[in-house]
This record gives sequence, structure tokens and C-alpha cells, in this order.
Amino acid sequence: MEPKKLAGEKAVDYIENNMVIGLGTGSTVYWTIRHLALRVKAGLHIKAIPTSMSTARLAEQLGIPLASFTEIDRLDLTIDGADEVSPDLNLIKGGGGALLREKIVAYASERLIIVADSSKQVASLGKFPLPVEITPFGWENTCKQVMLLGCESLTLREKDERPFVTDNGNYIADCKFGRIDSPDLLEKSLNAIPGVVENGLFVNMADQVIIGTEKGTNIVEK
Ligand SMILES: O=C(CO)[C@H](O)[C@H](O)COP(=O)(O)O
Repeated sequence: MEPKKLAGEKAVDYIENNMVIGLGTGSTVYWTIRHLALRVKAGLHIKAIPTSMSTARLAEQLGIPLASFTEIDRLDLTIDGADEVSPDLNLIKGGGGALLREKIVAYASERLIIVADSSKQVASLGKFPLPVEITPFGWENTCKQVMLLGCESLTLREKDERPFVTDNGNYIADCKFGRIDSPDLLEKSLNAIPGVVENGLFVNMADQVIIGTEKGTNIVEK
């Protein structure tokens, strides 16, 4: 079976009645959302905070009740995908451009479960270009400041030959740093640059990773 589908669906086993759930973004969480919708139809009572407009649309279409931070302070569990997962469960996220909302939701959650196929497991972070969300104002200068942190190459993400715009109205710089040995330091250094809104390094946030394979799922815990 499809590894992403197996991982995404497995995560639904961890959702209990009356929980508030964070719903991530991407093609693996897509399966989580579809599977969760079946359980909601069958009577499971939950509320979900989506991490992107696309996830909100899908959840709404499938009848999953949505909530917002206006009414909720803490979430019980967030289920999200990742672009890279290191052996100590640090992550690169943001391939889909939703990293800011994903980090806000994950930070407000008691637990973060990551769903991915085995291609996302890496010995060390850094092969996947690190997505950094930056404000449109001064983006050229912000990119120069990011380069000074040891970035080897940087590309402003585009869609239809225009800068890609996030759900928050910002741009994404995809940054190749090579092997990232100190993700915690790089995460903080990037966020200290005015114009950087957030970056895709998720350090010490994931509690569990569900890896989908051709044959089933493997669980990796902290
Ligand atoms: O961080 C993300 C979006 O911003 C996604 O979770 C990440 O890109 C993984 O996506 P997929 O499950 O489609 O491989």
C-alpha cells in the first residue's frame, strides 16, 4: 500500500474523544484528515485547528469541526508531515509553505506526531533546502542577512513566475545550508533577523514519528 497513506491513517489511532487536534498540511496528513473524517462521521467528537487554508478547506468539506485560537488555548495533539526527520526527531518543515502556522499550532500542543514515508528520514538535517518565511518588505535585504549565516544558496520560492505568497501574506526563501549540525542555534539565529518571520526548523518539538513503508508503519519515539 501507499506508505504516506499508511502513516497518515495510523496517526488517527492516537486521537481520542473530546480532543482538540492540530491538523497539519501536505500529502501525508491528507490521509490523516480523510481517515479522521470517517471517525467523526461514526460519532467521534473532536475539534480541529488547521495549519493552512488548504487543510481548512479539506477538513470543512469532509465535515470535521474546526476551531480557532479565539476559543482554544491548548491542543491535545497535532499531526503533521515533515520534509526531513533526523534520528533525534528534529525536523525540517515548510515544503508546502505552511511552516509558520504549523509551528504556532505545534507549539501550543501537548504532543506532536509526525507522519512521513521513509524517504524523509535522514542522518542529519540539511539536504532539503530550509524554508524561511520572510516579509515582502525588504525581502532582498533579509535574504542577504540570511546568506551571512552560512547559507550556501538561496532561492525565493515562486509560483506561476511570481513570488509564492504564504497564507500569511509573506514570501518563502528556500535556503541551502549544507549539513545542519546545530539546528537549535540556526533556528534562533535566523529568527533574530528582522524580516524573518519564522523558519522551518522544528527543534525538540516532535514526540513521535510514524514512518510509512510498503509493508506497514514503524513508530519512532523520543
Ligand atoms: O511542512 C509541510 C508543509 O508546510 C509538510 O508537512 C511537508 O512539506 C511534508 O509534506 P508531504 O506530507 O506532502 O510530503
